[in-house]
Order: sequence, then structure tokens, then C-alpha cells
Amino acid sequence: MGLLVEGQWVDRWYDTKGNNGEFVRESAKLRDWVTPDGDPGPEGQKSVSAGSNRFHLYVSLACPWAHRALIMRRLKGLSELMGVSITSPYMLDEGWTYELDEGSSGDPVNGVRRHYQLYTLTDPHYTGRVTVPVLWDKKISRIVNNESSDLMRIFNTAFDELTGNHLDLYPVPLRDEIDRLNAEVYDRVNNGVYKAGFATDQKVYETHVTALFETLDRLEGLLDERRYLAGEYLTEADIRLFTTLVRFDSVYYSHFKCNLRRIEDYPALSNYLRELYQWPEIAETVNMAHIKRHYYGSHPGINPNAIVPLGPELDLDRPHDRERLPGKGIWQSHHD
Ligand SMILES: N[C@@H](CCC(=O)N[C@@H](CS)C(=O)NCC(=O)O)C(=O)O
Repeated sequence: MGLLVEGQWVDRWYDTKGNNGEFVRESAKLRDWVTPDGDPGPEGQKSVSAGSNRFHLYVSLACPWAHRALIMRRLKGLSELMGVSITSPYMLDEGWTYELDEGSSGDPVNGVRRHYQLYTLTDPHYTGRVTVPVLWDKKISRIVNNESSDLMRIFNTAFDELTGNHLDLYPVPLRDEIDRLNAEVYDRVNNGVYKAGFATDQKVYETHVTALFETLDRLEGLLDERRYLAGEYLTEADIRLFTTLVRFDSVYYSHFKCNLRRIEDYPALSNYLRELYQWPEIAETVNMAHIKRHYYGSHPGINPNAIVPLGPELDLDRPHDRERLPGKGIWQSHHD
């Protein structure tokens, strides 16, 4: 685990001491956009134009942030026009790698063995953390964007004319509600499990676990009444929650000590998790072996012997009861 300083790899764990025992996630730095014709992004971001076979997605199947992008790629029908490289599940001294014998797909586009090389190819003096997911532009040979929440929005619209897929996971009438949900779920659930798991101070850990379960309790109430987080439509807010829920009982409960309750103990949340998992496009993006090998095998400070627990025995294919609530699937944008 490490980061780049002026283009040089430095092997270093997160500095929680400088933050009173708190894990602070660094903001992603490569934030350009993709639009159908290269016009600026929704907030004026510098953009490149969409193209068939122009982009390549680098992910870890273990990583919940990369997982969001992978699900969007699949739901938006981008699999044919955008290839994927999968890292080794282990993130150790050299960060993410493309070691074939550890279960990586390798990197047919750039032939790199270390994920950080994609960053130094983009900027030889790059300084910052080296994260997945990454969207690579094959035309200008650089990373376009390394922030999963941006990639979800880019995939939601940029390629619609090429694919004819007009599913909309961020529909205009639901945006305020989605933004509100995202803010809470990001801070207290998606990032909350990391803040609990990487805390090196008892009080800091307790604060984050408490906040996490307060929000899970609240979401349990919400999902008892709503089919999906924002109502009748499945939106990006659901995808963002799903990638944490699907890792919860196998990893976060034990490895990150988020163990007040399991997702299995929540009737609505566990049924909701199973419904989402049973969407075929979603199920095919879930790789529990990579997930478990990554977390239990990449954090020697938390699990020094890297033993991967055998359990729990989960059956996400068993029936769910979500049909009791009205649902309309994914919103469809109308095009003339
Ligand atoms: N803001 C980023 C965060 C991604 C992220 O932190 N990914 C983790 C893997 S789950 C990573 O690559 N961490 C490497 C590091 O922090 O050095 C996003 O959502 O895309």
C-alpha cells in the first residue's frame, strides 16, 4: 500500500496518527469528463468525446467504488464498446497490480504490471493516492477520470447515442432525493465502514460504527416502505448502497468490526440486497472470492496472518419479498 510522490512510488500505509486515529480519504484528482461530442461536462469540466472502443476501464473486483462503475457499465450496455482490466485481489507493497497468477486479467491495453504506472503514464510527476477505478482514454493515452461517482454519471449518459440505451439512473425529477441519499450513504455507510475499520483509536471507531448503524436502521425503515431508495425506480443511489451491502456480512462485519448487526438481521435490507443481487446484470459483477481475498489479505495491520475466513454461508439467490412493494425498474429517458 502506498502512493506516488512526484511520480515515485512510496510504500506507506494511511497516516491515521496525523489525524487523531482517523482515516481520511483523499479526494480523487483526475476529474475530466466524457460527453457525446466533447462539450464541457455538467459542471463545465474539460471533456473528451465518446467513442466506440476509445475507453478502457481498470477495476478491482474487490473494491466497492470500482464495483459501482462496473455495474453501470453493464446496466448501460457498454460492455461491447469498453474493455475492462481486473487487478489482482491483493493490494500490498506495490499497490494494485496486474499479476496474472493472482487472478488478474492482465492489462492488454498498456501492458503495465503495476496500477500506478497508469498514473505516471498520465503524469510523470503525479502526486497522490493510486486508486481504482480508472477510466483510460486510448486515443490520447491518459487517465480521464479516477472518481467512481463521476464515472457512474458519465456512463449514465455519454454513450447513449452509440448504444441506443436510454436507461437513466439519475433522472431529473429524482435528483434532489438521490443527492440527499448519496450524501448520507457515502459518509456513514460506504465510507463509514472504512472509517470504522481503519480507525486506530477506540473512540473514533465507536463514533463511526454508531453512525453507520444509525443510518442502516433508518434505511431499514425506508426500505420497508419503498421498493428502492428513491421510490419506485432503481437509481444510482441503490447501486451505491448495494456495493457496500453485498460485502457487509462477509467482510465489514468481521474484518472492519462493524458488528452490531448483520445485514441478514435486517428484514428489509436483506431482502432488498437479494433483489438487487438477483438482477443478472448485477450478479455477474459480484466476485466474492476476490472480495474476501482482498480485504483479509491486504491489510496486515488488521489481519497479520492474512487468514481468509471460510464463512459466513450466505445464499443471496434465495427468494426475496420485494414484490410486495410497487416498482418500475430503471427510468427510461425519452428520445425523439
Ligand atoms: N474516490 C475514489 C476512491 C476509490 C478508492 O479509494 N479505491 C480504493 C480501493 S477500494 C483504492 O484504490 N485505494 C488505494 C489507496 O487508497 O491507496 C472513488 O470512489 O473512485
